Amino acid sequence: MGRIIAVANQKGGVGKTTTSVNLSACLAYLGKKVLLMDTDPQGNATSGVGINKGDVNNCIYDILIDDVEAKKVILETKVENLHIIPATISLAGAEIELVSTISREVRLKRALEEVRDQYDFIIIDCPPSLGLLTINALTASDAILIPVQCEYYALEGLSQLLSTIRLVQKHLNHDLEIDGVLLTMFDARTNLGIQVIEEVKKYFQDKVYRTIIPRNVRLSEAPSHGEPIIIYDPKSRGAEVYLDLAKEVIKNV
Ligand SMILES: Nc1ncnc2c1ncn2[C@@H]1O[C@H](COP(=O)(O)OP(=O)(O)OP(=O)(O)O)[C@@H](O)[C@H]1O
Repeated sequence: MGRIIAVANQKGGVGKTTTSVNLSACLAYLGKKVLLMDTDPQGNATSGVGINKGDVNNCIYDILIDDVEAKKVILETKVENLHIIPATISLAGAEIELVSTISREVRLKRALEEVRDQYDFIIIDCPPSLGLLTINALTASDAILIPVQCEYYALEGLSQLLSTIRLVQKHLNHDLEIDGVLLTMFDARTNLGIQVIEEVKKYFQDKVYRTIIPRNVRLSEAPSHGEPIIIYDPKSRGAEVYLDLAKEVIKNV
């Protein structure tokens, strides 16, 4: 049965989508069968693997709100072994519509049950909020990967995220664990980055991945070409580090 990992942090721009896309593609490159699920209405993970959002008929919205079966929404990508459940802007209304829906927190979990056996990993790219979309992702997942950007105020908001995780563990998903905290956009030229690493390690101890994602221009260019880094520039530092992360994630299973 596939391991489901939610990539979540309610803070915007910390590297959730970059990590979801590139970790998924690197796991697939290493021979794992992977389903990437985009639950962010911005749909950047969807376009990041080369899907034109304008061509998408059904998206995650239809699974959550209209009970469409997950297998009818899954698309292939240009990466071998990597499938995606896409998101489009229609998802923006889902948070509000979910409020009055029966079993609103467990809809994603139930939808994934029927496809889970077909994958080794299901990676969920969460939106930058702690609303019902993220709660659905955490309820459906075995583990959470928390990207933390190496910048001033890095730890700000994490206590809110941790208390949401505790609430989900208590009421909706007892087995949810932290797969790891991922330090992103590290810049070796500044002391600040090193201070943030120390602070995060002090707080999360052995839960911090050994792999640290540096700032890398190729990583920021790849989405505009609709390609994960392992295809866009397989020799880049960005591809190297996301492959290292994929190996750590496999080892954690
Ligand atoms: N390691 C990196 N090196 C350089 N640029 C990066 C790196 N990681 C992410 N970026 C860039 O930083 C921006 C924010 O990253 P990303 O979209 O992955 O964050 P996010 O947490 O998913 O954002 P949101 O909260 O809006 O969904 C993007 O423009 C992305 O290309």
